[in-house]
Amino acid sequence: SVPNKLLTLVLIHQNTRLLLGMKKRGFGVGRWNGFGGKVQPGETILEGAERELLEESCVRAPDMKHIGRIDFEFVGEPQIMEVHVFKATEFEGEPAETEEMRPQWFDVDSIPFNTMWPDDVLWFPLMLKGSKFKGYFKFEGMDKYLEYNLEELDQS
Ligand SMILES: CCc1c(NC)nc(N)nc1N1CCCCC1
Repeated sequence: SVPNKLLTLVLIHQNTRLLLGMKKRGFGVGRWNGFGGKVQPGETILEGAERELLEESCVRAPDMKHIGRIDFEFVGEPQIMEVHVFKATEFEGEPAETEEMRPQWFDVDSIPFNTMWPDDVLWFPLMLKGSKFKGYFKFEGMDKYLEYNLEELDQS
């Protein structure tokens, strides 16, 4: 009976490199992740993704495409976190550190999964190969999921 919490996550994937940010404070602090956050009232999910990317990394990515949705349940919390994942290949500006994030490029073969959210190792391969996907994870605390499902969606 509680509406989902809308969130965004933007990955910039250029050839063999992926832009991630080290979260410096708040939810997910100390983990590498894409750029994103809450969708604000009055903005679309895409506008929220664009805004968060700019705020957190100082770059714009006009070609970002919606590639997936992952719903996260946390045991004991009624509100599902509905994360809309976007991917871009081109960007404008120079990635720069902000109060929220310290950006860094990673080779796609050396993604630091051991300092990321534990779900990432499961769906990043789908993101990297250009699939569209839908997922669900039930987390107990910040470090463990009890169950999940992930499905690749038909592009046709
Ligand atoms: C929902 C938490 C989460 C998560 N697993 C639990 N995994 C990744 N990669 N990102 C997450 N978000 C991305 C949106 C902003 C909040 C953190």
